[in-house]
Amino acid sequence: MSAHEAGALHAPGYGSVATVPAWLRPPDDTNVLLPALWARTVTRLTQGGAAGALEVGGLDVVGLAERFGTPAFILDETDFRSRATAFRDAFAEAFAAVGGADVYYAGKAFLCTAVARWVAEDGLHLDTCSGGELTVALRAGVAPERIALHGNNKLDFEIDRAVSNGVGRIVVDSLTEIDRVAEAARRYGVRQPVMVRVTVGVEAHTHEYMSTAHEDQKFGLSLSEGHAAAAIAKILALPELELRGLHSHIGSQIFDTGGFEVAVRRLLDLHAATKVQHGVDLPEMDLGGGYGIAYTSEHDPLEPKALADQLAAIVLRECRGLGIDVPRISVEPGRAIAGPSAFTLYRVGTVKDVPLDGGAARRYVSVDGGMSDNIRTALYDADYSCTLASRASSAGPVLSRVVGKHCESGDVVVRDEFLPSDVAPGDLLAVPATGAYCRSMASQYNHVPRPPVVAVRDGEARVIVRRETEDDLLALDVG
Ligand SMILES: Cc1ncc(COP(=O)(O)O)c(C=O)c1O
Ligand SMILES: N[C@@H](CCCC[NH3+])C(=O)O
Repeated sequence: MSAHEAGALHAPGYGSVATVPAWLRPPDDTNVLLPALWARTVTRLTQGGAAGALEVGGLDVVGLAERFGTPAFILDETDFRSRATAFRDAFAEAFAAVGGADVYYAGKAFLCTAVARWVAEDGLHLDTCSGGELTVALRAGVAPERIALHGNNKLDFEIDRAVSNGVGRIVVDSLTEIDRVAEAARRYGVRQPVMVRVTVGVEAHTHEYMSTAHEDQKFGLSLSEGHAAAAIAKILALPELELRGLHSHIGSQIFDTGGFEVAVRRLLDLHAATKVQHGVDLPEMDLGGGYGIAYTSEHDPLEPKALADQLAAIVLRECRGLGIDVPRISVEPGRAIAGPSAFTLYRVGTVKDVPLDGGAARRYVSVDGGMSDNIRTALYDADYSCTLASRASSAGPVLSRVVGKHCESGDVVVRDEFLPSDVAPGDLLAVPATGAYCRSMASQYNHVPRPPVVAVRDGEARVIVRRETEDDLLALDVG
């Protein structure tokens, strides 16, 4: 059924619907959940007092909203941890013949003390990219040698904090930074392990702002210009630094291993050249993160096992071709662990049908959060999906746009979704796959306090990041 044939889909009183994106199909039943989009314990209840509502971790969302308020990020702990351990195991097995591999959870996706503890308890390493993230990791008790520090402009205090606490690796991003790290290592009397972030010149197929290995951007040391080779020579000449290996991160929300294949080949060429030129066999290599997840039915991500197997096949084949030993591989998934494990629970405030040219209309459903808790739609043109969460509905689907409460017309959470036509103020909506880069990129725009993160598991709910209050906001005002 194409959009203009979909008589039942238009906003009541209007002759047509706004244009429907090609990938979005009007559902036969708006109550059905697409499993790929949701944390694993999410279901729609079929019986009991909350029949029709979503349940997660054994708790219904109507009760969660009453207890913790909205908007709120509801994080399925079991789901998060099972994705983390799936990555850990898949990479350990895929590289078992050559000594295993390490998985660094990229904390920028979402980090708080509880999450850092889960990651450490479950045997993963942790990737941080600021002094603040490093502090969370250390406060959570993550072993410093299992922490990495990234950043294209690490401040002196960040380098100092990393070196003085003995972090396992600092990924250097510029020639200038090498001197700063060496100076800190000298001051603390340690030999600091470092890696070199290499710009491998790969155009990752993703949004421009999420692509990080083409030449014209701020990250890394260029391979083609010889800056990476210069960094290697410089580090090897400094006794305070221990060069562990090369690093590449080509971008984010990537669905196939083609870009990684090119990156691995280029990294390994440099790795092999380092042995020839300096007689140094670098023990490690990091391939970064960037594995895509499903935000809508248009996305079809690889499972960790398939990913790990494909990457291992690439690395082993290339090493064999070069006649070199396989370095210990590490990867840094963030989104693929945290993303699908949480959804945002919003309450509907208003429903408005807005006339468009040609007799069509667009339904705007306003919720009690918006671009301050999910900037990704505005920033990357990201697509999200959503569902009516507090009840089931047999009403027909209407193409709807879910918008926030901010003073900004670009304040869109879900650009296009078919919601039941009877969605009304007071209903709860759930937007899946908001576990990564939503709370971590949240702002207090318009002095809207940032939502809490509530972890649910086996029938119990626990606030792991509390809701910001207006007092929190006012606490920063002086005078
Ligand atoms: C260096 C580095 N590693 C890992 C990641 C995590 O990426 P993702 O969350 O897409 O797996 C990022 C973010 O893109 C990054 O910049
Ligand atoms: N923050 C981005 C991706 C970039 C991550 C860090 N290099 C996102 O939401 O998708």
